[in-house]
Amino acid sequence: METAPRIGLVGSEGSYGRWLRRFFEQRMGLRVLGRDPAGDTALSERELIESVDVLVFCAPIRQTPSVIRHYVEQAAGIERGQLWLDITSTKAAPVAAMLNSQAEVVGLHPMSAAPKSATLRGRAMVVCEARVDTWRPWLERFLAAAEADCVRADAEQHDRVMALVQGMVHATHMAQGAVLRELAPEVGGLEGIRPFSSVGYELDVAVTRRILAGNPAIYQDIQFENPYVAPMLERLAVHLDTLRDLVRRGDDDARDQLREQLLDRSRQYAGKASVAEGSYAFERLGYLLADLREPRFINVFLPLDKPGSLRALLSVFEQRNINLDSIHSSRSAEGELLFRIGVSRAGDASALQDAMKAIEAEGIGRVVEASGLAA
Ligand SMILES: NC(=O)C1=CN([C@@H]2O[C@H](COP(=O)(O)OP(=O)(O)OC[C@H]3O[C@@H](n4cnc5c(N)ncnc54)[C@H](O)[C@@H]3O)[C@@H](O)[C@H]2O)C=CC1
Ligand SMILES: O=C(O)C(=O)Cc1ccc(O)cc1
Repeated sequence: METAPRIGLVGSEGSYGRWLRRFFEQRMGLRVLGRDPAGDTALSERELIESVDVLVFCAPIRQTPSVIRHYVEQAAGIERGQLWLDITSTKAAPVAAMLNSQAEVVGLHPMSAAPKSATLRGRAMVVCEARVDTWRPWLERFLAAAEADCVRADAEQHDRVMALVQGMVHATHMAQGAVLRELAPEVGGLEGIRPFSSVGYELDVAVTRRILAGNPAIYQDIQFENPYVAPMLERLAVHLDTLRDLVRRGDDDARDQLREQLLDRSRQYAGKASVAEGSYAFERLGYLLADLREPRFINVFLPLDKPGSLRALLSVFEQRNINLDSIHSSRSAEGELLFRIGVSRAGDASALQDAMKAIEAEGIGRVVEASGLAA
């Protein structure tokens, strides 16, 4: 086991490759080398393997098993004593390919896109320990530094779970995107529908758009490369077909069947407590969305290392007799921590302008955005 191992990234120019380089260099103080056909080709595959102690595969899902097989061939035994990792969204095929090497092997799957933050704090990460021996102490240090909520699983269990957690969620939302594309134009288009939004619609549209905004190869490969996705889609289609047939029939028996097959049985399966918990989670998201929709707000970046800065911020409003509707801590699109202060619509606009000036002038924070505050 190396105390300061050199890290090799296969796929170093990709979105996770670039994040991992920063993480290993800046958070763990390690030397990082890489290879990527898209612009990081100084080292051959063999030279990269020879130069590192830990090799991390962060290449596209579909290519990764064959990329790993190629590295196993190129390594031809010199990988003995190394640790090989991957972060692919499927686990069985990449882990099996890595196990054909002589290296110690751990499959990882962070359950989030490469974050804007320096660590994976607050996000889940699946850890498939396939062959770990002398690297265990370093692995533990690495996982602690990553700050993710780690969940251990074997590769097959991971893929079965992901058919539900990712495959099903992506499939239903990609289908929603297609249905909206086909049917929304008849009723005013997406913008025409917007004022009619329910909380559920708003949340689903956000998920759909997140998928559409992402790397299409990932969503494609998650459907095609996980063998448990096709049987899941089969079940999904059965239930949607059933629902359509029942609605077409339209009689009382069909209504009873919908209730029994798609509501009562699933409610019983989930259990009273988790249904109540999920329903409350939805309600809270509804309140949050309502607050975020309020047009009058000030977004303030507060320096994190100053105790009492939130109190100072609030006193600016108190001194000017301004009522606050809501306070949320959130992040800017760039990942910067900020407080979003929703202000009462009844308030005096000039008092608000004055408050904003005071926040900056008194060095309390920086107003990064303000809306609806014109006099
Ligand atoms: N982006 C995300 O949201 C998440 C991605 N992952 C996993 O991370 C891995 C990488 O994803 P991203 O960084 O988002 O993809 P990406 O497409 O941004 O990066 C992949 C990189 O691999 C390179 N590459 C292709 N063939 C290669 C080869 N033979 N040798 C070396 N490099 C090669 C590409 O040129 C590209 O730069 C995937 O396996 C994905 O499943 C996991 C969790 C989340
Ligand atoms: O967009 C997000 O935040 C995601 O959740 C994306 C994502 C894509 C692929 C993964 O394997 C894990 C997460």
